[in-house]
Amino acid sequence: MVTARAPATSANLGSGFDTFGVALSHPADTVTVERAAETTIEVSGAGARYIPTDPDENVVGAVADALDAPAHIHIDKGVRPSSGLGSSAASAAAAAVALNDLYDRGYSAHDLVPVAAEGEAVVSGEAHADNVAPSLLGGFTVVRSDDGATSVDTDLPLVACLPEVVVSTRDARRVVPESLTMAEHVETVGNAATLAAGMCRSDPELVGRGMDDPVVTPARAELITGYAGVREAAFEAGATGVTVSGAGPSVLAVPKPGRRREVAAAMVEGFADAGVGARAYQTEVGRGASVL
Ligand SMILES: Nc1ncnc2c1ncn2[C@@H]1O[C@H](COP(=O)(O)OP(=O)(O)O)[C@@H](O)[C@H]1O
Ligand SMILES: N[C@@H](CCOP(=O)(O)O)C(=O)O
Repeated sequence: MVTARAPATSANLGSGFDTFGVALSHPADTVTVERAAETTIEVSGAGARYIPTDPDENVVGAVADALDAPAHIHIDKGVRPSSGLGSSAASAAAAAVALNDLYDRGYSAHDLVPVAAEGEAVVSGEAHADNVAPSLLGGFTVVRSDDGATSVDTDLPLVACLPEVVVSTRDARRVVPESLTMAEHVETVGNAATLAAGMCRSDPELVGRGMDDPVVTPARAELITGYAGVREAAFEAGATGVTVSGAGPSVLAVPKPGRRREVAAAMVEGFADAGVGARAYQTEVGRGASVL
């Protein structure tokens, strides 16, 4: 029997749509695997009743297939599904690490990125890796379709505020604009480069400034009740940048040093003002998946 833990993640970070991601130090999923003739799945924890146990519909089933590693798989969800915090990716990453160890496959964390991404194809229709890469590698990650993932360790406090509403990644991809103007392209590249430089320097001011995105985030913010008020409240409480986490509904903020608690409280209150319950994770950029 092998148990692995894989962290929640926040993809996009505004300017890095389908490219950037960070691992959060918490919450996380825990997956336990035991050799079996056929894959079977059991789920407990946050939102477990909404998660299919059929291996054809659960991300971990696709991971077991990709590694040719049938197992009885128990998933303990710490990351609520449809949260914008890489819930399905956390299960896929933890299963990939656990099954790699159980069957002595010898793959590196980098090798496991496309394997875990196969799981993502089950839920979103595409094998996108911007959540599984940070969940496996930790830190700040950049994925490109043609050459895998690059990761950078960084020291950065974060607040991820999860409202009691559901936005599925599949639905949120439908509102992404199909084109952008040259001015929007120039602004986005400038912001993304600023953010990446900020990550390399563990500089919350630069990272926050680089999170602005004129294209995808405004369209997705419409799907999140209370987003504008939450964003404003977070800035007033000391955030350097605020954006939609992944496809939403979570909202991610980078607090100035010493302001994390205040930013978290302001975001929860911002959602409350819009009549939406929410919880805020006071977290930071963390490590990737590991066997426990
Ligand atoms: N192991 C899993 N963990 C979480 N969600 C899963 C899992 N397997 C399949 N799903 C399905 O994936 C969807 C949630 O994935 P997604 O929208 O990507 O969430 P998130 O925004 O948190 O990444 C739900 O429909 C859920 O039923
Ligand atoms: N790049 C994807 C990321 C989805 O992240 P999730 O945590 O909401 O699954 C997108 O923006 O669609």
